[in-house]
Amino acid sequence: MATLFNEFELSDATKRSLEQMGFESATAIQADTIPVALEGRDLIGQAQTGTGKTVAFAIPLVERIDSSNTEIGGLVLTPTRELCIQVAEEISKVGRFKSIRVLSIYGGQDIGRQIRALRNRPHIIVATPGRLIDHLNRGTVKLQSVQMAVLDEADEMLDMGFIEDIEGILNQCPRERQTLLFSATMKPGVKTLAKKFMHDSVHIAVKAQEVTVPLIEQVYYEVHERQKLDVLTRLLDIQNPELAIIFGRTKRRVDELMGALQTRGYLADGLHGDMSQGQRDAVMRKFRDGGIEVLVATDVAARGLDVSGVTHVFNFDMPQDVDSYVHRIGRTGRAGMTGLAATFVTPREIEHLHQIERVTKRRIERRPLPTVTEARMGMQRMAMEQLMKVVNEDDLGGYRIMAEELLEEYDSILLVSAALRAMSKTNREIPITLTEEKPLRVKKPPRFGGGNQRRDSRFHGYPQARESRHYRNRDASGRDSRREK
Ligand SMILES: Nc1ncnc2c1ncn2[C@@H]1O[C@H](COP(=O)(O)OP(=O)(O)OP(=O)(O)O)[C@@H](O)[C@H]1O
Ligand SMILES: [Mg+2]
Repeated sequence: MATLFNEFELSDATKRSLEQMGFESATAIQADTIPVALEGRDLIGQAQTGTGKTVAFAIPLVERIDSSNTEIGGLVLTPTRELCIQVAEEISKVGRFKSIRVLSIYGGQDIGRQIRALRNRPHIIVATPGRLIDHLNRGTVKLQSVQMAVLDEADEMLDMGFIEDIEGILNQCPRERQTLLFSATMKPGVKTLAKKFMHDSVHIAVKAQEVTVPLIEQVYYEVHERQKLDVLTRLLDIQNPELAIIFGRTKRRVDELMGALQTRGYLADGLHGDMSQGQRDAVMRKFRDGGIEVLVATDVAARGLDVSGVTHVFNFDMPQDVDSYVHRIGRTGRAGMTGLAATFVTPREIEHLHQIERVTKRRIERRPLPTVTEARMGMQRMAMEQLMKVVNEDDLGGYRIMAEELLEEYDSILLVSAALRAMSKTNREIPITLTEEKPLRVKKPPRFGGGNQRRDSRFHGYPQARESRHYRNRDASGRDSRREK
């Protein structure tokens, strides 16, 4: 039985916000965690991608923060800038009728502007760790009044690349604060680590048959590296996604693939950690508004992003590990919608695919490679749909005379065929060669306990913190590093 939000002990203001957001009944993770969090308990909340974990922590935050306090009462940490912005917006919506001020603080944005915004005394800040540490070092953010701290994508945040930053940040919050951790994936090591930051916490995991969302159809294509681009564009033409995200392994790959797709006539753009924040913001805005249909991205877009209308996820390159697979494909099939996730697997990577199947306990079906003929037919169908839309919606009065003239001279079938041909894209078969990516290595680097990725604490002063982050952002392999992406 679904739990209605009205059944929770929430303020009228929050109930009103939820109503305005169009939410009536709570999702399972919301129903299970909100009452516990409202009691003030620490908790780890785990549920599949796209099941409303943000609102599960936004409600307790908004309800429990003392909004008469002029200091920061709520802190949320996220691994990426785009997620930081998105989460801040969602919390703002939930806190709207309580007049809760929420501020996002992330790298790449003018720090002076953030400092000015901080003077408005936000009740809650949502931050990426790197930029928050800059503010802590400058004394422009103080965490001594934080009542509640949330780690979104907790397993990622407590993974090696972030752990010291997180520890440093949480140590500046009062010990008696409430701490909430959320993610779709949670390794046992993370839970042990998390105990350090939490008091008597409860682990609430929504029982599910699978780690991945059943509404996502999962398929794979066995391809050679050099076939990938043609297979992708054929699939795009056949499946005609409303919005698609295509994951590439490196920044170079993303740039090249984006260029190739644009050359072949797709509305595509890219997202990765070497782009300026202005570019990143513009791309995300266009993607959310439907100004682009295909977003090509590194794993920077793998976690948390919620863009409605994403019908397809393509793993152009295999994800680095199983968790990355789960999060990447979880960009579709959200909030009860269906989606398709297609993974390209080179012959040498097939074992990785089986590993994903074993861990997720879900079979990924092999699909035959699409042919040129199927792609052409797909494109023709698209052209026909476009034509039918014009037939049904547009006022064609001004075209009639010319149409009649043409029909006197030519056969009608010939004319319609020519119209379809003119509307079909001709640039799909432009030959393009992408730089080859090496297949995924079988050996995985250890994710915990290794010494060589540790580094000096960044609580020494601003210039050093800044320099070291710059270095870490540029992973030699061209992958977006685990640092604030
Ligand atoms: N109770 C609800 N009823 C209907 N829609 C909801 C409800 N709660 C959240 N949603 C919507 O569901 C979508 C997914 O939510 P959200 O981004 O919080 O998922 P998530 O569990 O955090 O996923 P991920 O693991 O990918 O971060 C959002 O668009 C959100 O607005
Ligand atoms: Mg989320």
